[in-house]
Amino acid sequence: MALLGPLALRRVPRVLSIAGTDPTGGAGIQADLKSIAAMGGYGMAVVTALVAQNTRGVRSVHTPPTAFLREQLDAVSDDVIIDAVKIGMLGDVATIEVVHEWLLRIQPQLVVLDPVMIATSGDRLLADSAEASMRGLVGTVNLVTPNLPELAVLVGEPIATHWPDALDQARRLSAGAGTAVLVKGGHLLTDSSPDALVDAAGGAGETLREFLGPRVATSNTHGTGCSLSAAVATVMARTGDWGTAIGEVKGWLQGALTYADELQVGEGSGPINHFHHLWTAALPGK
Ligand SMILES: Nc1ncnc2c1ncn2[C@@H]1O[C@H](COP(=O)(O)OP(=O)(O)OP(=O)(O)O)[C@@H](O)[C@H]1O
Ligand SMILES: Cc1ncc(CO)c(N)n1
Repeated sequence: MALLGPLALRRVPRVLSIAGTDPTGGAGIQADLKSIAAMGGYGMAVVTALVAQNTRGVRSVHTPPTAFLREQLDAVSDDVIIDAVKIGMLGDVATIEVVHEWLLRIQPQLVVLDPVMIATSGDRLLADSAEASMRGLVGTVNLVTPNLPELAVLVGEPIATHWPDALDQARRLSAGAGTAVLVKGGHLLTDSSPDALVDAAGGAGETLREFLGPRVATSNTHGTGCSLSAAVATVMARTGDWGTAIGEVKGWLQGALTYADELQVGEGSGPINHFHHLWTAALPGK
């Protein structure tokens, strides 16, 4: 899908999350809606899977019938002009196919795909059998945001343990799929948590832009990938520039991780603090 022209909206962007749920509010659709709102967007949501999970792990997944998923998607697109779409958990081949068909039919202006495969807790959220379909979907979106294990699956190689190897894999994915890649370094065992935007598909030759940030010492990182992709979709709709969008979101995410421990939600890997920039009175040290 060709990169959109500058859209730089002057009004509140209408952003649709297509994703699974997290009843504890830290990941999935609940995190997406918070992130979209935190970035100044109007959030909408289509549910691909109902997930019984908490900060400790996933208990079970209920997938609605594909016809009902299609009805949800059409209910939104028949009525609302969608400025950006964020796609998260898809679960299985049938779900990917319905979303893929809807994207080709509706042609949204801007689509960001978080290729969710495994939760922070280690539980699988995408069937093995759906990995090939996920690779196919990558070619139809504007930006894909894999973590290191997801990037490895998408290029069919072992997981990169060094950042330069991850950048090479991201280049190969971008060139092969014709899609910009935001590779996330959250899983590196380093003092920093770098991300990089790699676009080997644009007309102007390959571009690489790194977004560096110190690693925050917290175990409350549940839903960081969901939050990042939803926030980037929102700010991109507003600014029309990936670099500006990712830079702004990376700064916000750094704060959301820094103030995550204040929330005290659950006993496992808890949520980040999406509204840290607004809740100044309630946060010690702010
Ligand atoms: N401890 C940390 N300190 C600072 N930034 C972090 C930390 N952990 C993750 N990040 C950042 O959070 C974002 C998400 O990265 P990550 O690689 O964890 O994604 P993910 O595995 O898809 O997330 P999740 O599955 O938890 O939703 C990236 O911008 C990454 O750099
Ligand atoms: C629904 C959902 N999507 C994504 C993730 C990954 O963080 C999760 N735990 N749950």
